[in-house]
Amino acid sequence: MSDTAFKINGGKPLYGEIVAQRSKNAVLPMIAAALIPQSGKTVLHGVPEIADVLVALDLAREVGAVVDHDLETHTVTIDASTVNNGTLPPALTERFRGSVLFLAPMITRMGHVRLPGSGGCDIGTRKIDFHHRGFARLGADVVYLDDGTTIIDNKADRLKGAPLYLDLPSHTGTENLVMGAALAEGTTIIENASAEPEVLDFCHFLIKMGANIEGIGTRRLTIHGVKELHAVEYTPIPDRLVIGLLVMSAAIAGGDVTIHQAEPEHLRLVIAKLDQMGVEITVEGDSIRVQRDPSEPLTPINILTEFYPGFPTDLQPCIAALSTIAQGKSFIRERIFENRYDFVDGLIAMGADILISQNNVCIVNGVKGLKAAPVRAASIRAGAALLLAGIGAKGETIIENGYQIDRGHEYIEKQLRQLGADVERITKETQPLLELA
Ligand SMILES: CC(=O)N[C@H]1[C@@H](OP(=O)(O)OP(=O)(O)OC[C@H]2O[C@@H](n3ccc(=O)[nH]c3=O)[C@H](O)[C@@H]2O)O[C@H](CO)[C@@H](O)[C@@H]1O
Ligand SMILES: C=C(OP(=O)(O)O)C(=O)O
Repeated sequence: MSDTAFKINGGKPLYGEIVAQRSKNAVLPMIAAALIPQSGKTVLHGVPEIADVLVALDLAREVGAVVDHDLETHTVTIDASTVNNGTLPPALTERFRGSVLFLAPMITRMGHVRLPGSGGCDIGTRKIDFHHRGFARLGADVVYLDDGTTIIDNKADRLKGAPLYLDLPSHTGTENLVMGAALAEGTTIIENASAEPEVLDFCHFLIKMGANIEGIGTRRLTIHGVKELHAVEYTPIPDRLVIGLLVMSAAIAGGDVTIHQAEPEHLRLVIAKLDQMGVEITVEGDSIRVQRDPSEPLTPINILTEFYPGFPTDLQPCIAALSTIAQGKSFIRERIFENRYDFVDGLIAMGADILISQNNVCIVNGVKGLKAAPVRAASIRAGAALLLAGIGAKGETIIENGYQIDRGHEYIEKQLRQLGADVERITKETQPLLELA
């Protein structure tokens, strides 16, 4: 058996210009929603070649859609006229969190759906009770089995609009319920909806498909149900999380890097925090330029993760990694997920001085520099944080379980090499499971 790993020879400043990939978390709900139209072809441009997208496209094929993926042009075409199966296979759903987004399209197309456990980063309990409650309020029968399977049935022709409230502004919860409400009979109001940029982009995509949604970008969405949604052509927003990683790569290694087509507005707070740390960032139109003299010390930082427009939880591991070389004590407080310090052991192996306090604050005492070490990516952003550390550390770092990095980053080694980093994808041989037993 083999596993993807990344080999980094760090400690080299980065220079150059780059256009980053488009957003995983915006394109996943679009792939799901493309299963709704009964005729026509949905065309998505700028689709990143990442593992979660490839699995989502396989799941779309599995329910009967005809999917064409042109890797050269990054274009995906989905013809959903042939969708015929509402039972989602665990071999695919358990590989990514975005599988929950197939609930709404399958209810509207098939009248029922069976979703075994969904996968994704193991960073907390990650229940989907908001989704369940929402669909029940919209008139469907929802059954949740002990093994994690969700079964939803809608006996009526359409779901029925209703007032909904989310205990937390769930990202995929909002997307799922907006999709359900878009085709429901009557009006739905979602209170405490997510305002993450990817959710806004997805709402704009649905509007292009014919949905009637008011309040986009606020915490209160009003959706007037329509009879049908049609296939459209769309390009999702740039991936602010990959852009955040590239920005911080230039910050940790030093150098002068410009990222184009970056929608800097989506990273406003991240840029402000990096500015506080002493990283020079210039925004010009849609471009972000990062400059840093690596001999100048970084200032320590306080981070509290919050729903948008707060500091994104998905960039918390990266800024924690950057803070390991700041001069002094940084405090990182993760407030969205209970188990999102899954990169800390790796950073400690690389020489970082980090303590997780009893009240779950990550306290980082800055060190002079990180050292290379063999580490393992436990999740997408844990992998990103370790990549960042490897880029900043002198010597050869190997990151195992590179699949996690590939779930969200499109050939990240090529992107970083374009900026002069020494990063390579390697294949690590692992023992066959039988021998391990
Ligand atoms: C595919 C995708 O878009 N993934 C993103 C999405 O995940 P995801 O949509 O899964 O995250 P949510 O926004 O739903 O989760 C936010 C919080 O709400 C809780 N919760 C959520 C739903 C629910 O039914 N019950 C419940 O208790 C979660 O445990 C978590 O504590 O938003 C997260 C938060 O911005 C990001 O880290 C993920 O990258
Ligand atoms: C948590 C993430 O992804 P997922 O929700 O797909 O697990 C992420 O992208 O950082």
